Amino acid sequence: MKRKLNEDDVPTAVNTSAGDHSTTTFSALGLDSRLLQAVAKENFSSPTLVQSRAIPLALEGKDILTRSKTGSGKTAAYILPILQSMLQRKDPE
Ligand SMILES: Nc1ncnc2c1ncn2[C@@H]1O[C@H](COP(=O)(O)OP(=O)(O)OP(=O)(O)O)[C@@H](O)[C@H]1O
Repeated sequence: MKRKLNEDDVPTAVNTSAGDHSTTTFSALGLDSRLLQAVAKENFSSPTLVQSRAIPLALEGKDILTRSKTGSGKTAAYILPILQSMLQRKDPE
């Protein structure tokens, strides 16, 4: 289960279960095209579960506390939204 703090600093849960194997694509997560290119260059064909759940929330600016197995892709789950934020500050639309 993932938890985040709302505006009142109260954690709210985003439910996921071990049996949840819903798939999506990196482009559906709302990532910048430059990050999509980088992901493709790494041969990441699709996001892992933690990435598909965490990245959209992080791109909305939410704070996330998540837990998933080692090697499940948590690093990219938090780095990609950070990089997107940096790109948007550097190159605002
Ligand atoms: N969507 C993806 N598709 C394929 N490989 C991926 C994907 N996301 C991450 N990887 C690769 O999976 C490996 C493990 O990812 P990572 O180290 O981010 O996991 P982690 O959950 O942060 O692990 P730890 O808990 O040990 O910190 C890395 O080699 C990474 O490049």
